[in-house]
Amino acid sequence: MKYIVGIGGMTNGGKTTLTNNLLKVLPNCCVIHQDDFFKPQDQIAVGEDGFKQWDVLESLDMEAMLSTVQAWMSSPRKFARAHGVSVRLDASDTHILILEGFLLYSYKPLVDLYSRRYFLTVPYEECKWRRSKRSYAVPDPPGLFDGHVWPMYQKYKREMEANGVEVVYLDGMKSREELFHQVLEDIQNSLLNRS
Ligand SMILES: Nc1ncnc2c1ncn2[C@@H]1O[C@H](COP(=O)(O)OP(=O)(O)O)[C@@H](O)[C@H]1O
Ligand SMILES: O=C(O)c1ccc[n+]([C@@H]2O[C@H](COP(=O)([O-])O)[C@@H](O)[C@H]2O)c1
Ligand SMILES: [Mg+2]
Repeated sequence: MKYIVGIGGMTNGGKTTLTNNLLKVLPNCCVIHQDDFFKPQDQIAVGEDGFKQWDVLESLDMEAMLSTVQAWMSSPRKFARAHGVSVRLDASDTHILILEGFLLYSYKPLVDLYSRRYFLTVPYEECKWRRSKRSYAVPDPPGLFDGHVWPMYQKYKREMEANGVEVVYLDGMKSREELFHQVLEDIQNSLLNRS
């Protein structure tokens, strides 16, 4: 069985942290990080607001991300080996792929491929505070959060909801451990229901 899990939601909701924790325990589990598909800086448009438009779908090479997902789908075993993931021979033939990123459910060709879509959120103040502590490959210029990051988050979330995309909301204010156990249990139950 092939099982694709989305760990999506807002920037600094805790997606990468949760994903790394799940990867340690889920058998035959590969990961694809959406952040690895940002286009080079010189291809990022500058908006009328003067900000580089990093937080829009067009700043990501989603075709390349989709091809990578398709490579996993056509042979999870081969994909795992190529990415240094050990395949347990004793495990039932279940292969899991985690897609992790902030715009997972806004790209049409991917949206129906998920078995389960999680969506992490924290309140605005917490998000802004966590973001101010982060250092990205391209540092945020002053005003980027309120001028670009937050409005784009709201826009894509509104669209996702208007399109009726079904997600499981996760409260990113819970502890790392609580989130890990909640999602692990939910994935295990969902896998049992499918087998
Ligand atoms: N459950 C949590 N509670 C408090 N802080 C968290 C939690 N999960 C992650 N963090 C912290 O928040 C920041 C963003 O986490 P990260 O996993 O990189 O988020 P994302 O990938 O969604 O941007 C990091 O400093 C991380 O240590
Ligand atoms: O990774 C990069 O090259 C990169 C370059 C510029 C900006 N980012 C930011 O990365 C954010 C998404 O990653 P994350 O972990 O915060 O969800 C997004 O809000 C972008 O503004 C990321
Ligand atoms: Mg991240």
